[in-house]
Amino acid sequence: MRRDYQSSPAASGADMEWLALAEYWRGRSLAGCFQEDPERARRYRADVAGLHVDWSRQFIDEASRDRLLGLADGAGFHAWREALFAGEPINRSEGRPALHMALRGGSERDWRAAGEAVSGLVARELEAMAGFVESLHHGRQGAGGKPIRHVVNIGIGGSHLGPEMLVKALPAAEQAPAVHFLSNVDPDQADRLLGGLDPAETLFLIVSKTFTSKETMENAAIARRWIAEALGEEAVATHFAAVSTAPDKVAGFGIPADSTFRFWDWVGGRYSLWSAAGLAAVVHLGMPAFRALLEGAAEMDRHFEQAPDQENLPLLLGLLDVQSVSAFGWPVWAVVPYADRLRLLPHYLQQLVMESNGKSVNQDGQAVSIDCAPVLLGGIGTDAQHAFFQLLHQGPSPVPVDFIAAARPAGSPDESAMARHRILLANCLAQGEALCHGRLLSDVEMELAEAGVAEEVVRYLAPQKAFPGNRPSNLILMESMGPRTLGALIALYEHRVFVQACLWGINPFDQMGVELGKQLAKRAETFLDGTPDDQVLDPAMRQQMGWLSRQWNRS
Ligand SMILES: O=P(O)(O)OC[C@H]1O[C@H](O)[C@H](O)[C@@H](O)[C@@H]1O
Repeated sequence: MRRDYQSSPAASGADMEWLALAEYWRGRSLAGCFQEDPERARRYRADVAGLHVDWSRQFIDEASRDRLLGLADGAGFHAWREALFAGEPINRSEGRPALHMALRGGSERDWRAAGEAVSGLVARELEAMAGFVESLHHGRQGAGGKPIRHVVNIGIGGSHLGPEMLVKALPAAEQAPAVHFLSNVDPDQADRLLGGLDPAETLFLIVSKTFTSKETMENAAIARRWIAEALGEEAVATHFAAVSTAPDKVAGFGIPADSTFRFWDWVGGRYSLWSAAGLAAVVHLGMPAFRALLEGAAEMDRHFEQAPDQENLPLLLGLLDVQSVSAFGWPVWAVVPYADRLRLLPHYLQQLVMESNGKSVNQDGQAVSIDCAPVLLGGIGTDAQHAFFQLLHQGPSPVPVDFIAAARPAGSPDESAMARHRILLANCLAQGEALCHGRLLSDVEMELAEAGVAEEVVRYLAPQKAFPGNRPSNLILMESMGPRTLGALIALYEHRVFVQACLWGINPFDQMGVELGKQLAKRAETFLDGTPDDQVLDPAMRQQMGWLSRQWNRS
């Protein structure tokens, strides 16, 4: 029987099922799976929206796949997915839909967020963004008549990570101004950035869903002062634009309505790069490339919504993610793009994955009874091979890995670039093979003996040189490092995260866990600004603040 999306699977005995799956795989190896089923490499792969994805090196076979799909059914996955695409308020704790698919879904579909038609709103905002970007690419002038050559995105979290990742990943459109990012309240970041810019040529884009984030508001105030001091107060209206769901707050800052871009509360911050929150990236990429990014994501959305369960990529990968955490007890997940341009992808995914699913109570407020919440580790290959891969190969516990690579390098590579790209790909493919098959102790012993190594040395050296293998990974190959495939890749991760949340019964669309630190920081700030009140502070904080005041009093 299919479950309603509003009830949680925690009470359904799902935890026993995960234990049973662990039991099913006990003592079996990935290498053995390939021997048993020579068709495996063909069976567990799919081509969707320019991505070629291979999950044959995961603990899956026909029987276990059906059990995993049964678990999805039992968790109410189908009802959840239907409610997601129907714009129902599935973010229950905040009473909101999570309809980021409408941002890339085109106006031919009647997208509705909690019943309200939104396709027209999205199309209008895209038009406004196009006009703004066009003007910047055609010499839009600052207050003093100089063309704007630098755009600074001031924002943090979802209002920063996605746009910056896209700017690093994709080439700049002709005539695009240089795009910079200011996120941290650390004064070093603003000082270093502004020190290299000319106010007359700089436009600030204040991006904040709430228009209240402390770091963003502090940096916006600094930028405003910097512009006003150099060009006069009246220049603020020309040198600032904003993106927010709170246009009244933007107006209060002095930014005119025609430089204010909107998104809506049914778009979560970490799902917002498809909206005007991605405007800095659109300035860099240009509108045609941004539309291709949206189209790639929309293709993945259609696949996720319509493909049969047995072929549904986000569903199957999401189930395997949950299996790794909940059945096998492997909470860490590594994402390693073999592409310098995707250097920031793991950072972006850390927010997507851990802010969404870093929870331990379900939608009903009950403790989740099985291990959940993946911890995402990442870095680019081959650099990461020389950093944390030691642990992936010989650490005590497997860390499932997503390897990502593009078939060819960006741009129009010459033979020399293709040759180096082949080295990159060879490394990427070899790592998955090494993790899967490992290196037997007996083979190492034989090799050492044949090399004339003394027996007592072989005894202690061989175990250190052996590799356990049997460690799962996915391989995601992109046809090219272009906007369409990147859009599909990001949407694939979004939907995987959604599938994980369905199976764990948690709400992936709120982030209550970031609040307490913010509240306490506000209180700590008042004490750091004045005299610490001994009565109120906890002993560790009192000690730490005491040390800081002694440092400050010294100079
Ligand atoms: O866009 P803003 O409202 O400024 O929010 C920026 C970020 O702040 C918060 O700390 C949330 O944890 C993030 O999900 C959000 O993306």
